[in-house]
Parts: sequence; C-alpha cells; structure tokens
Amino acid sequence: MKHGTLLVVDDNRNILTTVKMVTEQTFERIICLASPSSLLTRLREDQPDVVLLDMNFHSGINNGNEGLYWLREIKKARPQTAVVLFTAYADIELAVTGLKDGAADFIVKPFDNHQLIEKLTDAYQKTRKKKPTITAVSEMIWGTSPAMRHLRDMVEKVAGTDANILITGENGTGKEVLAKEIHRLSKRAGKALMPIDLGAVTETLFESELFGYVKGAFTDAKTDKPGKFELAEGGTLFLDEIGNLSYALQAKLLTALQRRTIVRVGGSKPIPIDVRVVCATNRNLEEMVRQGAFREDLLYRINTIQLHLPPLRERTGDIMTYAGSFLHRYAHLYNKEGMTFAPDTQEKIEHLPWYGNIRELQHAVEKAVILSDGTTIRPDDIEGSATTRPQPTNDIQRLDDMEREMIAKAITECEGNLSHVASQLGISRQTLYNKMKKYGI
Ligand SMILES: Nc1ncnc2c1ncn2[C@@H]1O[C@H](COP(=O)(O)OP(=O)(O)OP(=O)(O)O)[C@@H](O)[C@H]1O
Repeated sequence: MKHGTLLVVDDNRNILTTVKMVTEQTFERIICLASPSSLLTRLREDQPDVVLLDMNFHSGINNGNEGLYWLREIKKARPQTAVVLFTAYADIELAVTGLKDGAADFIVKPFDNHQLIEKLTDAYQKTRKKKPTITAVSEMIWGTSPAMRHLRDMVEKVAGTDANILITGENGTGKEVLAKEIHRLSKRAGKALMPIDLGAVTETLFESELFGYVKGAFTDAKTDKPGKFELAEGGTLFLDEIGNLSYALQAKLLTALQRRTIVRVGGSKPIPIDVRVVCATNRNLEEMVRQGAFREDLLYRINTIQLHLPPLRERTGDIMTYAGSFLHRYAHLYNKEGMTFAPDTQEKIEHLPWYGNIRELQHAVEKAVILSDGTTIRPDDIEGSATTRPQPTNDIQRLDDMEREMIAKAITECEGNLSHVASQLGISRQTLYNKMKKYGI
C-alpha cells in the first residue's frame, strides 16, 4: 500500500527521474526539486514525511557542507520530518555528522533500488511511531558520585511539582537531557516537551516563535499559527540558553510568565497558558543581575528550584560510567558488539580534563568505536579534543568558578560529609551552606 509524502532534492535531473520511478509504488506523493532554494517553502506547504536530500549541490563543491546546512534547516523548521542523506561519497565522517545532526539514515550513490525503498520506508515508519515531543524513555545516565546522587534526590522531589526549574552547568554537561528527564518524571509527561533555543532566536522572530501570530499580522503570515507557549499546553516549555536573551526580550518573557497568558502577534485576545517552565543556561545569572545584564525579577520567576550539573572533571568517579555506557551504545550501533577499553585507555579517559564535558566524551568514544580496528580500544584511539579550558568571561566569574570547583571537589573527597568539608576548607558550616546555595551545589 502506498503511504506518505516523499520530497526528493537533487540537482541531477536523471537521478530525480529514477528515484521517482523507483519509489512510485511506495509513496502516495513524490515531489522532486532540482535545487534546495525552495526547500523550506515546500516543507511548509507540502509537509513531507521523508526528505531524500542530496549532499552536494554545486559542481566542484563536494564536501557535503551544503547538504548538512539544509539538513539542519529542515530539522529546525520541521523536526518531525525524516531526512535521508544522499551522497555520492562513502564518507563516514560526513555521514556520521549528518546522523548526529538528526538525519535518519544515508544512502550512497550509485544506489541499489531495493535498498533505497527499504531505507526510505524505514525512515517513514519511524516518523509514524515517533512522537518527538514526548520523552518516554530515559536518556539520562546518572552516575554515582555524591554530587549526582544529591542531584537525583532533588530531581525526584521536584519533578512531580509544577515548580519552575533553572538548570545551570557548563556546555555539554547534560542540561537538556536533565530537562527531558524532569519532564518524563512529571505529571505532564503525556503532553509535549517543547524546547526552544533562546540563543538562536532573533529579536524579530522572538514574539512570533513564542507567542504565535494571526493571519495577516505580517506579509508572510498566511494563516494563524500557534507559538511554542501554546504548543506546550499542558506540558513543559524548555527555554534553553536563557542567559543569551536580550534585556528587552526578558521583559516580554516575564510578562507572559507572570500573567500566564499570551497574545498572538497581530491578535488582541489573551490566551491562557498552562505550561511548566524549565530553563537552562551556562552563564552565571546572579552575576549577570549584578552587572545589570539580566532582570532580577525574571531570575526570581524562573529559579524557584536551581539544579546545577557539575563539570565532568569535578566528578571523576562518574567518567567511566558514562564512557562504558557510550561504548556499549556505539558498539551496538556500528555492529561492533563486545568492544572493551584496554586498561591504559581507561586510565587515559579518567585523566583527560574533558572541558567539553559529557558531549566531548561521548563523541570521543563514538569516534574510537568507528575507527578502531580490533575489539579493544587503545589509548591512541581516544582523543580529548578540547585541550584548552574555555576562558571565563571575567575575573569575578573566574573566582566564583574556582571557589565552586574547590567546594565541589571537597564534597567529593569527603564523600558528602559537610562537617568535614567545612573544616577542610577552613570555613563554618553556615558559610559552606550559603556558598553551596549560591553555586547551586
Ligand atoms: N547524563 C547523561 N546521560 C547520557 N547522556 C548525556 C548525559 N548528559 C549529557 N549527555 C549527552 O551529552 C550531549 C550533550 O548533552 P546536552 O545537550 O543535554 O548538554 P547541555 O548542557 O544542554 O549542552 P549545551 O549547553 O551545549 O546546550 C548529548 O549528546 C547527550 O546525549
């Protein structure tokens, strides 16, 4: 039986004709584009289930970047669309980047008709099964360090409430994963988890993205469209990179959160909203408030509960838990079951600083699995790419960071015994509590 809509984008017209012929018995509707220039319009208007996307559009440019660019644009505009990459070059690194950026699969040209249908059908089936905004399965690996055990206790207490939560932590520490986990454990789990990256939203698009618009509000507003607040109704709104929001937009966000209503751009009717708000940032918002860059009233609105994800280097006891779990995951994904780390590889992993945190560790293990020839991962297979520590933005931040690191390290060393921590640091228990609160430890 025929099903779904397939959009094929390739600048080789012979390929377009062949793919159309081969897939005619499989897809209900097939749209062919010889250039990606109108891709986003067709995506909006035709709402394809699957896009088969060429990686190289201009003759002479064959590094695949244009394909990756369009892949990201498709995922941004319509995340539920499955994208299968079409490449003439069996370049594993490029394909892996594409898979990481959300591609469902890739097909290498010249292609086999049977395999083409099979992969496109698989991608289509996945879009049927997947409800991308609902997170049913936990992605979160907790680790067993005192810091993570403490965090887990906190999460179990607060996830079921409607309290607004602010998650802080360096890049790659798992703020988004934690936000999903909180949603999964909440009573809103059956409804949407709607993420929005505030760092990526321009000033002009902010209101229409968050609050939606009514038909005629501006030239391109051909129909009414709900914003993220409405799409998250009954569920959770995840506001990522909130520290990057301009001061003017902070006021607009605050008004919506205070009134619990929004008005669509060009509209006049206030629409009530029932959302739980989880925010995340890698910046020190208290410090930003002191510097006049972040509104204090907004901070108090969003940080009813503050959860801090410590950098990986402050919980060395967890590193091998993550590494082992990623090894298992990628060995399975790349059909290399049974892979292990050599003992000196473990030692290397435990001692690298992982300034890119869990994200960096995950990529390093994935790369090692792909490139390793045997079943044992040798030390040279593991690369810690971020060898230099990211520079703090100013001196106060650097001092704060150092202090937080010292406290977190002492807590780990004293296995959570706060009296010992206070005496080791030469401060009173009360001062220790105040500092832990300040740093969200
Ligand atoms: N606790 C965890 N368990 C499993 N995977 C994790 C965990 N934490 C992070 N990861 C993995 O590390 C990567 C980065 O995680 P995530 O995007 O949540 O970090 P982040 O702190 O939000 O990063 P950024 O600030 O750069 O947006 C993801 O691929 C995620 O799957």
